Amino acid sequence: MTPLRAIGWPFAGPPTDPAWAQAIAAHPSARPARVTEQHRSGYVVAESPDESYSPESLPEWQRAKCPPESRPAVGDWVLVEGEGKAARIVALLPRFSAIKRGAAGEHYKQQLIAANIDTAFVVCGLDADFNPRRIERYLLLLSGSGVQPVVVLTKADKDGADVDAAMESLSATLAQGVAVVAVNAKDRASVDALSPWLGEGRSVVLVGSSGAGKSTLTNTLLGTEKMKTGAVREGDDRGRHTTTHRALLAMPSGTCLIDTPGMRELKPTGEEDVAESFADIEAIAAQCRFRDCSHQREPGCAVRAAVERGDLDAGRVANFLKLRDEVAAASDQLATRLAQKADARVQGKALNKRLDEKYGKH
Ligand SMILES: Nc1nc2c(ncn2[C@@H]2O[C@H](COP(=O)(O)OP(=O)(O)OP(=O)(O)O)[C@@H](O)[C@H]2O)c(=O)[nH]1
Ligand SMILES: [Zn+2]
Repeated sequence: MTPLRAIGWPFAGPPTDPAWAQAIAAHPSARPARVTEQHRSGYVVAESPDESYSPESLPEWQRAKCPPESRPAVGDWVLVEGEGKAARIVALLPRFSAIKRGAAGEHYKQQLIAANIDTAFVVCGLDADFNPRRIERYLLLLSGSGVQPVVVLTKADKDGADVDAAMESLSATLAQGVAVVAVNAKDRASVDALSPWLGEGRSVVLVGSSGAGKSTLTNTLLGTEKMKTGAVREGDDRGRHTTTHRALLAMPSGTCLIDTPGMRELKPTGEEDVAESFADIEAIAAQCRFRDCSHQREPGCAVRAAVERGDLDAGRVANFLKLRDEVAAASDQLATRLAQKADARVQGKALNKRLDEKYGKH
């Protein structure tokens, strides 16, 4: 396996994707590298699992006006020219998947957390950490990203871990075709159950709350102690936050594991398709008396009736309503932000026109 392949290069031979082949042909003296870190001042890239460096980046990526999706993120492939201090990124290769999240603040923004990921292991412990609602939230955030989600339930070996009950509470998720695998993250043989998603040249991320077992699983998958695991605080089973950097880790299976702390905060971007993520509920909602039924108090609500019959899980429905509102709010913010931007552009143009009229074209 080539060093590039070990960090997730998606092709066994020459690039079969025409857009990639074209970009590479346009820069004959450049070589591919993968972004491992993104900083305010620039990027760190790698061409092998063991070495990384900071090439000069394209000046347009530093501009505030540059939309976040147009600049590289962790996991992106770029083309680099020159060696040592003269190394510079000359192009960003097209991405085939992108995990985004909404970042609230004074200005609404979207953040690109990771690019070119094949599989996201949504890690959740079968202990006090177990929360189907949080899993649904992760799945919604991953919907439309191009990344395949796989739910990994850790701590299956622990006393009190009830795999059957967990599977039952995730039945709607399973029915959507999402794989759910229960493992002991400390045990090599048990973690082998994840091998269908660990082929050569593939890239995976682990997401999940603190203490879920991400570092433990990472160490077992790598066969080494690359990640420090959090010491569990007395009483609450939650590990400390020990993941401090972003990195590409090459696994013996030939899969590249991308460590991104960015998935801790789970804010929707406003672009998620709630109807698709909760297709089971949407299908029943088609039978509500009112087309715009909010499934709260309306008469003839098929969703509430299904909950009463036991056909729909009340917790899942409540989570659907909550996430639907969150996505709608984020989507409004996104629309406002885009309108403001368009407005600023129009005003800028109008001002230039007035100045041109007053002082003549220069
Ligand atoms: N018995 C058992 N313990 C586990 C398993 N997975 C994780 N643990 C324990 O749970 C604790 C937390 O695991 P970590 O791997 O540190 O969790 P994390 O998700 O990396 O946490 P952060 O680094 O805070 O995000 C550690 O004490 C692990 O040993 C498992 O499958 N079985
Ligand atoms: Zn309804």
